Amino acid sequence: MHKMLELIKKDTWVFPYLKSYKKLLVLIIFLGFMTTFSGAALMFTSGFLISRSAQIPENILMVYVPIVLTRAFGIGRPTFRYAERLVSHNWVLKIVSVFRRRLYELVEVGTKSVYAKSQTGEVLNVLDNDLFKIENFYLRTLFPTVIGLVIYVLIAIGVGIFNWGFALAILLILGMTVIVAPMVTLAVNGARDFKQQQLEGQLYTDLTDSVMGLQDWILAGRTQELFDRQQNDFDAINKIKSKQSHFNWWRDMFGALVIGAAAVILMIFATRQFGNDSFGVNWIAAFVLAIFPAEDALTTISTGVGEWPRYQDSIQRLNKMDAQSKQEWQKSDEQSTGLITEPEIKFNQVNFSYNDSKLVLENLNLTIKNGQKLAILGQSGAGKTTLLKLLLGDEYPDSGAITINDHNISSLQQQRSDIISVLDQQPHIFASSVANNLRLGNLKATDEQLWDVLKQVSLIDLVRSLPEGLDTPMTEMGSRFSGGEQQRFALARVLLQDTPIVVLDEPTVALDPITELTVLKTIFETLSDRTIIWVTHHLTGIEFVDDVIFIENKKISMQGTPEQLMTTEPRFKRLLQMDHGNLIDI
Ligand SMILES: Nc1ncnc2c1ncn2[C@@H]1O[C@H](COP(=O)(O)OP(=O)(O)OP(=O)(O)O)[C@@H](O)[C@H]1O
Repeated sequence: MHKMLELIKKDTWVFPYLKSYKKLLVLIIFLGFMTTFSGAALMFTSGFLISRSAQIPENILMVYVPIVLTRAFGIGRPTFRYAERLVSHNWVLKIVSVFRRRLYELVEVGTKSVYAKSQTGEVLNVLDNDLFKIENFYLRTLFPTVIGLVIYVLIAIGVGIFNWGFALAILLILGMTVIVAPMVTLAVNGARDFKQQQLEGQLYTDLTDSVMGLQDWILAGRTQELFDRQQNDFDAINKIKSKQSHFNWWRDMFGALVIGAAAVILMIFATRQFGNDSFGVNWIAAFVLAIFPAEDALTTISTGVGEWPRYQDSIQRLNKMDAQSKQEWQKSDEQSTGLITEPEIKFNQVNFSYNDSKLVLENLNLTIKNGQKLAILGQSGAGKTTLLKLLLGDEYPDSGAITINDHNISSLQQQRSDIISVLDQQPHIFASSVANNLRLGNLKATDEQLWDVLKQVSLIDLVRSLPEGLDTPMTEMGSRFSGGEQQRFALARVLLQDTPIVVLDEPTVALDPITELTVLKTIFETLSDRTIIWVTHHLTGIEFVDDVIFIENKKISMQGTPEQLMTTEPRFKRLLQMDHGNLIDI
């Protein structure tokens, strides 16, 4: 109990959202109550009607009114139930859409810390399974419990209007199913349920790991061991499930007996209260029958509360991941000194290897000044892309530091998209309008700004000629546009993003030589005031940069302006001559 209260107090994922869409919440409780009320009223009027019909009616109105009411409540019950389901799902879907966005941002911003501290399967579990469970927490535990409690109190008040002694008796007997049974369920089944959730979570994580490392299992000839492991987990889960369903059967049986006992109490109460005259006896059946529809609302409290442990695990995991991501945010907040507009990038004694295998970069020192245009050359596998990954903070050095204006890259992850944009080999075009594709660079960009960047990248005439201009749909991968045009769209997006550093990862590799040169020209002209770091295999367009570095044998083997290298490095001169107008890899 203490743990539960502690979790509720610290939770930032589930309970704070109960303050959102309050009117809808009240409506859910009201509709839930009306569903049970209509069911009880249906039985009440039917009970009265059956009894009354057994007597000789003085006039038709004596049975006509109960008939109309029976029909009204009969229609009311499914209608209210349907409306309650509709409204509660609507509320939950609204909240879950907020969750999904929040979770996306959490994983996106805290990528490094979240992935470093959690396994892939654990992250997938949160993204998929946990959100689904929280949906269920609202729908299966929270709402039914509140509605059940409201009904419990109203039944006692209803009887209390006539006789407080019986109201107390009803309160006590129904309390067995409303309060005692949920507590016992929590105590007996709670630990089992929690264990089951943990096992399922672990299974999810293990399965993901196994699938990702399937090749290794097969190569090591240990597939049977892999199957056995999963099978053991399944067996353990099934064992717990079977014990739980056994317990639930007994608990539901107990719930039914409690309702039976409540019916007996109500019968005694109604007989005492109304059994003295020939008309009054009609109320006996009415009161007794009315309790049965309440059974559903009252017994679901046990089911709902008993499921709490399975949600507890998910809520804990979400909050834990939130905390990890927040640490990352705080780290970046503490160390950041506002927006970086004039960046100076430094690689200081950087050593890097993938998974502790051989070094890809060794003692790398490099300074890139604000506004500098730097080309990075090197043979395939030399480590050019690795250098970019380190700069972006997608990989961390084994030792040494990478800083922008003395701030470590790892502390700038939250602001990364404000500082660095990337133009890579395959421009990402989505199946949406031209405007939406461009606005991925800046969601707030006005149409005027869009036309402005389109002009800069020489696409203005093309977009004007499209049937719906900016609203023209683009197909996935932009198939209606040429490779050069797609890169220009991507460049327009980068211009809208307006970052001081732009990383070019062979953006023109797929283009023909003439288009390549014109696209490169546009890139360097439009981004003339930015720091550009360009990874390339070709020397086409090398004249646009201020400096060139060659990466070879884990180090920078040549460095200088293109003109300097032409005179001091015969190899560079030879490569340039070979590449002159041709596509020859270095
Ligand atoms: N995720 C990874 N895990 C393990 N090793 C990797 C990983 N990515 C790259 N490598 C290795 O690191 C070295 C440098 O790779 P990198 O991609 O940086 O080279 P590159 O110069 O960009 O090559 P290319 O020009 O072919 O793209 C290579 O030996 C490569 O096999």
